[in-house]
Amino acid sequence: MSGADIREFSRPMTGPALVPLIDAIEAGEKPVVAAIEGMALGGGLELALGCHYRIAHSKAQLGLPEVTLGLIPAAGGTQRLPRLIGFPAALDMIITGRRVSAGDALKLGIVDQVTERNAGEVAVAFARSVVDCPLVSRRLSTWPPLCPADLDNILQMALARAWQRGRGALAPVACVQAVQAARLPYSQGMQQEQKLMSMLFASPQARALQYCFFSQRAVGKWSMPNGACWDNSTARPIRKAAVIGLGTMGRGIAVCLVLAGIPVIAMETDEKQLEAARRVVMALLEKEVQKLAVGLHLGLIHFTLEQRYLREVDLVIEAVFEDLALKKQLFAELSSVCHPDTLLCTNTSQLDVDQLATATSRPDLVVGMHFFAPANKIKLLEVVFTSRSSPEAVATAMQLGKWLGKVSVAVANCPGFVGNRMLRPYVEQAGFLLEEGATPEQVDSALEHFGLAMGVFRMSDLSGLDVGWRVRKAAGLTGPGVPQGQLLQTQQGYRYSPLADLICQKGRLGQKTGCGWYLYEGPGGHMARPDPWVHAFLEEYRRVHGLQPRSIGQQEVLERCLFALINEGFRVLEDRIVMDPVALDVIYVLGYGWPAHTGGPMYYAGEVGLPRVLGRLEYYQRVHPDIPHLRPSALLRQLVAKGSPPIHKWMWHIEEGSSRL
Ligand SMILES: CCCCCCCC(=O)CC(=O)SCCNC(=O)CCNC(=O)[C@H](O)C(C)(C)COP(=O)(O)OP(=O)(O)OC[C@H]1O[C@@H](n2cnc3c(N)ncnc32)[C@H](O)[C@@H]1OP(=O)(O)O
Ligand SMILES: NC(=O)C1=CN([C@@H]2O[C@H](COP(=O)(O)OP(=O)(O)OC[C@H]3O[C@@H](n4cnc5c(N)ncnc54)[C@H](O)[C@@H]3O)[C@@H](O)[C@H]2O)C=CC1
Repeated sequence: MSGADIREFSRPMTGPALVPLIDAIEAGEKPVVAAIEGMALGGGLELALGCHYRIAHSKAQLGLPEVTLGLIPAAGGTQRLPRLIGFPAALDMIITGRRVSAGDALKLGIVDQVTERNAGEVAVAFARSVVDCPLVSRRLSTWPPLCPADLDNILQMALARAWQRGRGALAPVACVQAVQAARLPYSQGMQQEQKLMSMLFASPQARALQYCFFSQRAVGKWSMPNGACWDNSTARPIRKAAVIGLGTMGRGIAVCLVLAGIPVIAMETDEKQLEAARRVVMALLEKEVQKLAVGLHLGLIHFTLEQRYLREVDLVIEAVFEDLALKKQLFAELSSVCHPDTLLCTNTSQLDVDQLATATSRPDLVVGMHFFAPANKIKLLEVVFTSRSSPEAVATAMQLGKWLGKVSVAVANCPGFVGNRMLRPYVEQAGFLLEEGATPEQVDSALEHFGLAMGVFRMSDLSGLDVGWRVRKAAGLTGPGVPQGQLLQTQQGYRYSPLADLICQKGRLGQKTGCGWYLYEGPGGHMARPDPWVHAFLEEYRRVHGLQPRSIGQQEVLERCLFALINEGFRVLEDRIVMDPVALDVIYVLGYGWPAHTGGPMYYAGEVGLPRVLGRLEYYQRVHPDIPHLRPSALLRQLVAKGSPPIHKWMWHIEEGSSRL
């Protein structure tokens, strides 16, 4: 039982209320044994906690995921669980919403017995064995709370953790407050639980998080402009895969494949690189084995320099340097080495997948599988299809992503695909704000206050500033031979901020060099500190270019960065790079640390109000006519003209045939 039907939350609810039902079961004179198979989540676990005993199958999973939907467990979960397993363990489960295995549930004391057999049959036998035992001590609501001496401290720390993890989300904080009420007699605690739930139930955050839940499932029902879609395309089985290039990304991808039980051929260019990769990959795998407490066949991965092993694989994922010529050459080689049916996938973050496809003998079997760093942790996968990708190839990549535990989103090929394409105007605005008077920490703090996991400059330092520098050089925006613009700097006719290039020229590439937009403890450090050198550098830059610095407020930072990103999102929709705006929200929430409690950038635009987004873009465009990314997209204008329809109707307003494919 996985809890409430979430779709009901936006409709008037019918049927008996859960709390009196659970109370009645608990108060009954007949012993009730919960037999748990599969899932006991949310209301499902709360019902089980109202039973007198709990027997779980070894494969069962238990949890209270309400917080991920913007809610708290409100059928007694916040009152019974701390009484059963103590405050610290209950707080952990309720604030994170994480699921625990039956084995862990036994250790925690949530279940009385774990079985490999049919849980129902075992529960019946168990019930017979306890039929004469008194039930008084089995009713959790009557248990006195297990208050340790340092409970105040535990609650304080939990509250701090909830604020920090939540990044503005209300539900984690409400979870702590509800659990805190478990120190009170049960009936008073329940009143507090109900009060907090009523506050959250109709909140915009809960609606946004529930939208995220359904969006992450909706993207599985992918379609392509040619009519191919998830229910008319068949995925191929992947019995063996290869990863070529075992750098930052390739290592993480190899780990994902092995954890999913897929044998992997892992390839590098030379023995030294191969050895370095082997050490890291094996260490990561061993850590996972310990964490998951599962048996994993570490022999599933074969490290090699020899291409002949590629003959046996069903799918290759290429993750070599971001260099089109190198990748094209490799794809041409793969065409002759691999079996003619082998799928050839690239992890490129922005190169033209169509061009790579043309370098092969099987363009229909070429797709992008764009993982996000760290690939073994981030749950997002962009599956990039070209005009020639076969439905079977797309279906296989989508299915493989799901098998690896990712949420896969099918997107058409275009520069930067979806995520990185929308990121460009956002990063660009941040650079302009520095020119106009802001500091990196002011910009980042506004964005982090909004709820982004990391501000733009901290994020750039983490990924490495040379990544974007290389892209800008390849695009002819900077580098030797490119004429430097006048005031304000311009390139290719538009405003261009060279600040990031200048920082790179100083050898400041971010965390890896110990400094970038911030200062770190040393190369590879993580603690970002404001850097007086950067402040002086910015002041000097403004002085040289005659820029009068002005004070820039939080609102302007948010509007310019976020609305520019959203505006590009509308352009992505116009170009039909995806078939549904929910895809953009899923990509941003799962791949870019966008706060889930705002639904994602496009949902957020709807909540702010499309006329407001349009109005502010028009305003900033008047002030900065040389920044094309601030020019409102045609789709945004059209939607506002049509009265700002809800997000699920946006695509109706795009003309048929506007697809870029
Ligand atoms: C003052 C008012 C007081 C109200 C008190 C109410 C108190 C409560 O009772 C509170 C609650 O329980 S809130 C609900 C808590 N439960 C959850 O969050 C579980 C959500 N579901 C899952 O984790 C996975 O779907 C699950 C693990 C279950 C299955 O995963 P799979 O990967 O096998 O399958 P999915 O692709 O995720 O799902 C299959 C289809 O089922 C839909 N769905 C799943 N859970 C749902 C749920 N709880 N409600 C509605 N629809 C749900 C899912 O959308 C998908 O649908 P389709 O895409 O159409 O196939
Ligand atoms: N680093 C990131 O955050 C992300 C990178 N990507 C993409 O993933 C790809 C790889 O990026 P990183 O892992 O960051 O690069 P990296 O520089 O860390 O690793 C590349 C690896 O490929 C190896 N290599 C080069 N040529 C090879 C060949 N012919 N055969 C076998 N191995 C070869 C190199 O020895 C190196 O170990 C790039 O296309 C990049 O754009 C995609 C998403 C995120």
